[in-house]
Amino acid sequence: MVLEAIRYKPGSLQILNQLKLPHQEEYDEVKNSTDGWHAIKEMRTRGAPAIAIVAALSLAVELQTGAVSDQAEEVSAFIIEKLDYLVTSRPTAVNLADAARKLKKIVESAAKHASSTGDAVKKAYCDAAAQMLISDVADNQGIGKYGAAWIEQQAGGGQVSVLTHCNTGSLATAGYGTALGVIRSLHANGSLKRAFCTETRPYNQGSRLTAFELVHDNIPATLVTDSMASALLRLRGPTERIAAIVVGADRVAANGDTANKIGTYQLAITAKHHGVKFLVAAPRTTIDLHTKSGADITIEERPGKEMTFIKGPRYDGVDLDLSQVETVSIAAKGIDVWNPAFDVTPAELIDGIITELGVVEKSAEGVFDLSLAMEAHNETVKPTSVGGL
Ligand SMILES: CSC[C@H]1O[C@H](OP(=O)(O)O)[C@H](O)[C@@H]1O
Repeated sequence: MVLEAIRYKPGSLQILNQLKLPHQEEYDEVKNSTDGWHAIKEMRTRGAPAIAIVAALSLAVELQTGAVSDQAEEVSAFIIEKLDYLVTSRPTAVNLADAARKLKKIVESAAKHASSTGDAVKKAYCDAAAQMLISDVADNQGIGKYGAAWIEQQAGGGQVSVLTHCNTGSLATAGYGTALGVIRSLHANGSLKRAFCTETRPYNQGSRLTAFELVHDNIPATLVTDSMASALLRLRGPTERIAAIVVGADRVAANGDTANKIGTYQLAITAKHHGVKFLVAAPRTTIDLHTKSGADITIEERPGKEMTFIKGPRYDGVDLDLSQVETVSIAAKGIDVWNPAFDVTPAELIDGIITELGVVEKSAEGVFDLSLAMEAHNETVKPTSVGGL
């Protein structure tokens, strides 16, 4: 059965509550943009593409089920106001702001037609929001195809082991995943020896979500601690070398600097030190040409309690008692806490940015030119083969 983080049909939106995974699969109803904002803020739904989609669909459901004016301009103003509110839920991933910008343009255009009605504007919005679910899966399958081909080409044949950080799979997107999509494609091609996933403290996207997806898909995988990941690049013998580290992204700046889950930067440094390829997998909706470099990316800081407490079912030494979920402290009371949710990996440490149209590599001068990939938004550039746009 396919993992569904987001269940949508006109008038109804449900999200898989990711704070309950991997032990409980519970869907929460999202009835409006306020529910959507809170689900994103509390990280019951998360992942750069997924938060944009849930935000957009939460407003679609509000429009489909609530009483909104039948005047085109009033509906347009209502939608714009709600999109501006939804964008405040989490600042780092560009997908949410990018989607809001595009949806606003669609709505303003629909409202401009003299004959337009409130219903026409609502329909234009809801159709565009629903399309995001479909487009994202297609993007991820392209990322998987090109990312796997690039790694296979670099490895010169045979099976490869790769390492990934955080969760970038069906639980972070509309389906298939970005970096985890590359792993799924390697596995489907018969090229994957083993996937290594890091725990990804403090939210544990790796141990709770990526491990859940890899077990669900019967993909050979090993969970490692965040600190162990770097040692893996050294410890394993030449036959078991990690061929590449593949991670997702929350925002890729115009020069290729990439904001991603905290802990990504140290992996990139270690990969460079050990001559292991370091790849960022991101749809073009995560590339932000308006942000010049990583220095301009806002890094979200999360509550300290998300670091100093852990939550889970009681373990009696033999099995889990799912009826007894406990929250326990794992830090000294009174200690100050700093909990940035992301860090920035400079472009110089990144060997390739895998998009749905191909892998963007740096020029001979060591510079990423992402504009070509972005121009393809207008489909002016046909999808490329592996090796660069
Ligand atoms: C394809 S998900 C990209 C990105 O989003 C995650 O952040 P979070 O779990 O805080 O929403 C993580 O940084 C992933 O790499």
